[in-house]
Amino acid sequence: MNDEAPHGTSDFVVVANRLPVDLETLDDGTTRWKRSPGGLVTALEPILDRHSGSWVGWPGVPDTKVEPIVSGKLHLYPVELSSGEVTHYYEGFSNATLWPLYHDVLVAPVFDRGWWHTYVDVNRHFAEEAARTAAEGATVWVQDYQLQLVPRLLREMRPDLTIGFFLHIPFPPVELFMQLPWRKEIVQGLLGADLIGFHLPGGANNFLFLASRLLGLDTTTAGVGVRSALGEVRLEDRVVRVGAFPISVDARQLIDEATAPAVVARAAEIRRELGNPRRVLLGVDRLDYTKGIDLRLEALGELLDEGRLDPSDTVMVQLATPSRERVEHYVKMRSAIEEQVSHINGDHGQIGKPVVHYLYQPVDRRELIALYLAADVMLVTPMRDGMNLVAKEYAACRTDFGGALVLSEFAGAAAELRGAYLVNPHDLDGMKNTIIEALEQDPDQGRRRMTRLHEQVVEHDVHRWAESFLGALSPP
Ligand SMILES: O=P(O)(O)OC[C@H]1O[C@H](O[C@H]2O[C@H](CO)[C@@H](O)[C@H](O)[C@H]2O)[C@H](O)[C@@H](O)[C@@H]1O
Ligand SMILES: Nc1ccn([C@@H]2O[C@H](COP(=O)(O)OP(=O)(O)O)[C@@H](O)[C@H]2O)c(=O)n1
Repeated sequence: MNDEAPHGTSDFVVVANRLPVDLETLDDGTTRWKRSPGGLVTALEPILDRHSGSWVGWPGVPDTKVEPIVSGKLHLYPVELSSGEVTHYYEGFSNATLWPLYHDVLVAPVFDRGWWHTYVDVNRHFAEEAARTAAEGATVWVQDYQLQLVPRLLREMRPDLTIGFFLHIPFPPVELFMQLPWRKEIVQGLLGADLIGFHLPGGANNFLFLASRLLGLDTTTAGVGVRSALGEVRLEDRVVRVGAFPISVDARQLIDEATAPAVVARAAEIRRELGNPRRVLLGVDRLDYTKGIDLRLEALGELLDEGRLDPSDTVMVQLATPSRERVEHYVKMRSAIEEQVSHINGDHGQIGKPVVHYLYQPVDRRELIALYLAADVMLVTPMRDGMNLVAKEYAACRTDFGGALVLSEFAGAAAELRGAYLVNPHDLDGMKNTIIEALEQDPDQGRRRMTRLHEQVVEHDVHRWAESFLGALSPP
């Protein structure tokens, strides 16, 4: 990963806030690369493994110049961000303004003019790097809310390019979006693309309505379908298409990993290490206030308090990947969740037998897959989530058709994963009853549900997602 890659020759360029790898500085001052967190990287990595191409992104640490990297067929072009830019563009405007605004205002978005100016500047840096990297007539695929101005900036710099944009998080209804002081600039930024993709038709329709209402543009009014019936925004000199393309996982790869004898053996060993409980519940999330970790712990605590779950034979494992650790609401959420875990273990644990095993650390991928295999019930209970790949990974890995998925209606994945036990995570009693229903499901009915989930994810995998988006971007 150290040969210098040439610039301006890539026919296919992905532009995302993060590179697929993060540079980590160890205690002794040396550095190493580790996998970047989050579902965007999980989804795009297998795509770029298949299509040779370039990836423009931030290496995850401030004030560090990193030379371009060649990794197999993939060329990585690092964008350097100063610590001030990380504070204002990434932690500020991206994750304390846009993230809460686009996730139903679960916490109040902060509208800070300084952050906005840095967001504009950083989007320009990314657009410049993409313009330097792309070959004449190349396809450039811009990713996510951190880079919504890039399509327009890039079109101004390089009108020869075909530009796609995909939003990985929900696109809010017009009533919420209109709070944003820079709402016109964001919509105009996105309209620099030839095709704008959302996970679900709802987001695409929200965007079309907004383009008409806010900018008075001529748009289609018929609803957008899933991978079909694209909407249009008709500009003076061109048409921007708008569609819904639900993202997914590399199901074949997950099946290979989940059926490897070492992983299957590790799943059995995990259950032994947990004390051979009758039931294992699992939660896997970035530690984010959107994910509803607090709500599921509250449900678990009440079920134990009421004697509906027996702490001597029930264990919950909660993996929480550290995320955005300097953003205020993430700091508060971490303390609140850790207090809940202590509370449950204080009330119901025994020496050497906590009820909740909580890990606030990244976990190796094979260990994660073994945990999916070891879990009787997977709890995915976000208050709002663009898609949620954890739910799809669980379904892909369960080639034994065992286990059960409890899934929030407010995760994008709920639109497709109809074999799940769907819950409204705000309805605590409903969620408690559903967790019990999933734990006590009839084995045949459970297998039928999991078969349906597994087949859905195998048929609609991440390659189908990329092919449907890129096929619509550049029709034959
Ligand atoms: O880069 P971070 O700030 O550490 O955050 C990690 C990623 O989180 C978000 O992921 C979203 O994309 C997933 C794949 O489409 C989707 O399943 C999930 O619902 C989303 O939350 C974010 O959108 C990414 O940009 C971040 O890299
Ligand atoms: N300890 C963990 C936890 C999650 N993950 C991965 O992180 C990704 C989370 O994606 P997601 O779509 O559910 O949610 P976001 O974190 O992208 O919002 C999944 O691909 C998980 O497998 C991981 O690699 N290690």
